[in-house]
Amino acid sequence: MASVSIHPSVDGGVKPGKAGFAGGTLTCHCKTDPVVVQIGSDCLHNHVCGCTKCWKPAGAAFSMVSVVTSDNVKVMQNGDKLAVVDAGALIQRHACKVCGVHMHGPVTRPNHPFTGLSFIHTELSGTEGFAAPTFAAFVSSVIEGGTDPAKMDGIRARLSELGLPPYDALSPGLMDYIATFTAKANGVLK
Ligand SMILES: N[C@@H](CCC(=O)N[C@@H](CS)C(=O)NCC(=O)O)C(=O)O
Ligand SMILES: [Zn+2]
Ligand SMILES: [Zn+2]
Repeated sequence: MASVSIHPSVDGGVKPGKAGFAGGTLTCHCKTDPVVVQIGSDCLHNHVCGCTKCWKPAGAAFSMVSVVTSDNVKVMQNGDKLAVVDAGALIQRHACKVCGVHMHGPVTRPNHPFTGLSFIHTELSGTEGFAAPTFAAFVSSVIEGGTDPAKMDGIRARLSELGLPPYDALSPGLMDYIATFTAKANGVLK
């Protein structure tokens, strides 16, 4: 089963983060003048994502993505190389125009449960210690990315084996958080 590749950061087993980790710098893949982004905290909700929009390293079926509050994201070097991938998307993914790596993705849409958070890829950090992924989101979406549907049983089994329970949207905890936000916004819940 280990032959099913999910993402290079988890294929050898999920590495635990370091307690009290205070952040680090993310660097794009450019050999010269890389984009450098400083993250001033540990990440939250780290997970692997099967959707077609999240950045994946070459050959990976899944992305590894997490969030920090946007005030903890600072572009330190070569920010002029960044461009927003899809201005209409909820997540404003800022990618390096040269190597294609997504460096940070703030959510700025008013009144959204994720407003004020930025999506990041902690594998771009030279320092290990960011909190480890704990679940797999948008698993069925890997089919939209070209994965053979016949491989889904094996993929879900491997994710479970790695301790990354597979979900076809976000985790139940996050789905409940979003639904609670919506119910409160609609006045259904206090
Ligand atoms: N099936 C779609 C799912 C895309 C999707 O909804 N992605 C989730 C997880 S990252 C999301 O929250 N997207 C918001 C966005 O892309 O801005 C795909 O694979 O493209
Ligand atoms: Zn780059
Ligand atoms: Zn995604």
